[in-house]
Amino acid sequence: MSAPSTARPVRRYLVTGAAGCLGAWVVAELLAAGQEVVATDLTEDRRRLELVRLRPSDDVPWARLDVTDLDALTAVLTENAITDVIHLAGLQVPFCAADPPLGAAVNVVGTVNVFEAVRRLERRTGLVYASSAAVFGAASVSGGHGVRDDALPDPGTHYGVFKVANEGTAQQYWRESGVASVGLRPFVVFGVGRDQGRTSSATSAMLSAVVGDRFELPGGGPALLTLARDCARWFIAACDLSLTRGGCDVWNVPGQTVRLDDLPALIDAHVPGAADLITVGAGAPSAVPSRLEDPALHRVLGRDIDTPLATAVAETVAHFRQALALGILPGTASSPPSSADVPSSPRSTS
Ligand SMILES: O=C(O)[C@H]1O[C@H](OP(=O)(O)OP(=O)(O)OC[C@H]2O[C@@H](n3ccc(=O)[nH]c3=O)[C@H](O)[C@@H]2O)[C@H](O)[C@@H](O)[C@H]1O
Repeated sequence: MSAPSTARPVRRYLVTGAAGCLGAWVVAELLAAGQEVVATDLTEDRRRLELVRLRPSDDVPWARLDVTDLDALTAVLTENAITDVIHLAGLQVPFCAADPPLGAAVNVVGTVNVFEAVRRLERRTGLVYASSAAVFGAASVSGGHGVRDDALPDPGTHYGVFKVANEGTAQQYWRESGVASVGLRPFVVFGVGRDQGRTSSATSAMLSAVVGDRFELPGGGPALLTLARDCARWFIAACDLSLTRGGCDVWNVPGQTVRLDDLPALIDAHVPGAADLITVGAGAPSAVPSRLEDPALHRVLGRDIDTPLATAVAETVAHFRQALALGILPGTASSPPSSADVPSSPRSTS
């Protein structure tokens, strides 16, 4: 008698923001698990997905989608018989600071639209969306304690305020319409696919070491780092939970607290000489908390998803080397991050 199959039933996921870092990893992980995916984004740029998968990805079903367009969103869900939605499209902190009304249109209205489109499906649909650690300001943590899932929000940016609004939207759709969801708050995500910039300086340091460039980490203080692939796995697992648990939980994404000035030595273990290339500046500590207290995701799902930091560094460096060999490595970090490194707004070409 053959053993009972333990394979997951195949579902069809809609991923918004699939051209972004987390979106690319979520799509890659779902495909690797044999799931069906409709990747959507404002752009049709698959370079990040190709980098993450280390292979051409022209065959991945892709729809250009503007999340501010409710009718388009509703149509793509219905026409593709979507069973689960992983919502990651969003404008990042600098764009929300530069143009708060546009940031609200994408990050607030876009998320309301996702909930409304799911409500209109009138069937149980897995739903997870990206909130952010930006709902907490540095003041959220005092006395050396970590931040709890139920800590009060205290954002210090428009972006953080919009994310608080997303969490409220989820609560209202659950109470009023029974749309279940999970919201996840990533802290500092690093790894392949993360663009340059202050919050991904750990990634820039690894990339620089691989190509032999100098790099200055902006500061050496503590940060809660999560490997982008692990973060994607938490999102996929949370999507399952939204179906089985109901409700509108919002949880912090686990990671490992590390002092950034320990990074050069960690990278040097895999790229000899890296400790001489990577220096640490005297920048101010990160504005988001660097430690969690008793994260619900660990209680509910265990710790299997967490990749130990040394392993994560080794894997990231190896991945960059492979991408370099394949000629698909993005621009390198030969100069320190500056405002010029912030990519142009995803909406500037729309
Ligand atoms: O770590 C986090 O906390 C973040 O995780 C996720 O970010 P990342 O995957 O890191 O972001 P990034 O690489 O910038 O990709 C965004 C994508 O959206 C697309 N995008 C943008 C605007 C728009 O109107 N439509 C759209 O599709 C755009 O074209 C791009 O492809 C969440 O998005 C973020 O809200 C936050 O929670």
